[in-house]
Amino acid sequence: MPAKRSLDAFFTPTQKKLRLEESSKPKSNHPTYPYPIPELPPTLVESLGFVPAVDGKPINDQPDLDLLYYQPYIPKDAEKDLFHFLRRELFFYRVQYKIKRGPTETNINTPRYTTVFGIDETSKFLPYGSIVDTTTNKPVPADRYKSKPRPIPACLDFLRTITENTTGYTYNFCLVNYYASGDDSISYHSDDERFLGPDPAIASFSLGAKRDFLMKHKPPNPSEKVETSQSEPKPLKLPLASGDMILMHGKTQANWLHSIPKRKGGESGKGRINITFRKAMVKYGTDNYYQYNCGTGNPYKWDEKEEEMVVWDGKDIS
Ligand SMILES: O=C(O)CCC(=O)C(=O)O
Ligand SMILES: [Fe+2]
Repeated sequence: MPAKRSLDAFFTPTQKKLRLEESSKPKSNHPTYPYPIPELPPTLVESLGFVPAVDGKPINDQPDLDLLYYQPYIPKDAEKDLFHFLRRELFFYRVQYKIKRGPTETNINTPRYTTVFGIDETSKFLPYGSIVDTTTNKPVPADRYKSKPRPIPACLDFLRTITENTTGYTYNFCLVNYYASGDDSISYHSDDERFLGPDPAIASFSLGAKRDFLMKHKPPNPSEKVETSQSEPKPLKLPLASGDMILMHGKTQANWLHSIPKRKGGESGKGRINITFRKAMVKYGTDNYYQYNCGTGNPYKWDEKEEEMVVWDGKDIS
């Protein structure tokens, strides 16, 4: 002990000691990550052993609609901690891209933070993070993918495993959205890309601020429009709360659109995380997901002091 250190200082943990404790926490790492992502704390793992908190309620009383709504899925004692853990530890992107319709090019600013992990069924990660072809088990050529795929970190992989057990489906992708406020949104779309295969199952988690999830039937194809006795499909509004999970499966994606509209009032001043698990069947799915959810910009990280996402400058990571 240095001669001048006071007794007080002796009992106060030093900066060095804190750093050491921090660095000894188990973390997931990969060359594609801007920084390592801690594993879930044991208390959270324990609470997540009790999922689903309640049974899913089927919503299938409308044409082509097949939902299971868990209200909630994440136990009440875990939902807040999981939200704060993921917001603090994950990195996100604010993706910009151009779309071309005929001669006009439009710049799109994705109105939320996004990130993605996973790889399609034609490849798989080995435990140390290298990628092999699923059928040959041989390393994939370096140029197989446009962006380097990222393995699902342990904290999200744990959630994936419990979700697979509950829903009976398997998933190879994890997409994460962060809506910083009521100004962030996702417009009407369906997750019906061909690379997901027919009738894809999508498990979608909500954490943090309550936001409305709107659903409406796709407009009928004029050539298919026939008079039937079936009643007109009615739009739906599900008030997704922290810890809720909604499984969309069957004919849902082929026939229904969903969105999280911008909102004012309510919990619009607070952030919300959405996590979806999906299964991409072919290489194009991997290219597409990284292009639109990571892009080419800098990562953002949650700043506990500023209470906002800030561009991560590669420093000051404990
Ligand atoms: O935030 C949500 O609940 C929905 C997100 C969504 O639809 C998507 O990422 O495809
Ligand atoms: Fe979606």
